[in-house]
Amino acid sequence: MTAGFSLSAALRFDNHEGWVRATSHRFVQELGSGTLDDRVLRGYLVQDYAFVGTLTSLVGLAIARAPTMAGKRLFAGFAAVLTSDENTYFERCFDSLGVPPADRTAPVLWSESQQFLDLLIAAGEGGYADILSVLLPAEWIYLDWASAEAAKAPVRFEHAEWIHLHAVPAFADFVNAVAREFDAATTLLDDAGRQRVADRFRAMVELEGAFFDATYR
Ligand SMILES: Cc1ncc(CN)c(N)n1
Repeated sequence: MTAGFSLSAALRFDNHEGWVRATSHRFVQELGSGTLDDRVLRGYLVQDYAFVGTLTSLVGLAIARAPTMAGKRLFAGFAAVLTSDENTYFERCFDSLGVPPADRTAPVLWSESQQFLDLLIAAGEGGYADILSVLLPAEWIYLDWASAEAAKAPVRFEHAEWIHLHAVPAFADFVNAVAREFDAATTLLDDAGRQRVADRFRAMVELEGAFFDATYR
């Protein structure tokens, strides 16, 4: 692990290759340019809605496990966004793309989506640091690619709003605060615990790229 950095910065550095693969993926570039094929977007949204459902449950566990009221407030605020603006975005996209009810609530999951859910659920069985070790890279990667695409302002709401939701200053503040929570929580871990959170972080970064790849299958 890289010495002299916070653990969050060191893990991002150590996962540079996977990070760049995910944050500069063809998928996010086509979202930004507004050229993303509807078939690709539809598949992504159906799968990602299952991811976001499980993510929201994990955020509930983060509220439960956060040792301070500030941490609980941080994740309560995020849970509110996920269940309001973000949820509404998915519902409006499903309507505009003609996604039937079964695909919204019980889709056949891709293996990458199932791996995501397994990773989130396993992290939720650990402590606060384990939960943050998957939440942090998931949200940080989205902040990075969305910030890079934000200036492009594609015309359709299906493209523009997904970028906007992850590029607004409030989301950047949230990700920075999660990194601070993660760095504080991981100082309490022994070597095995630090290795475990590093492994979860890496698995998450790798899956983000693999998930974007899968949308083009
Ligand atoms: C796969 C994935 N990773 C992260 C995010 C951002 N919440 C998301 N919606 N989907």
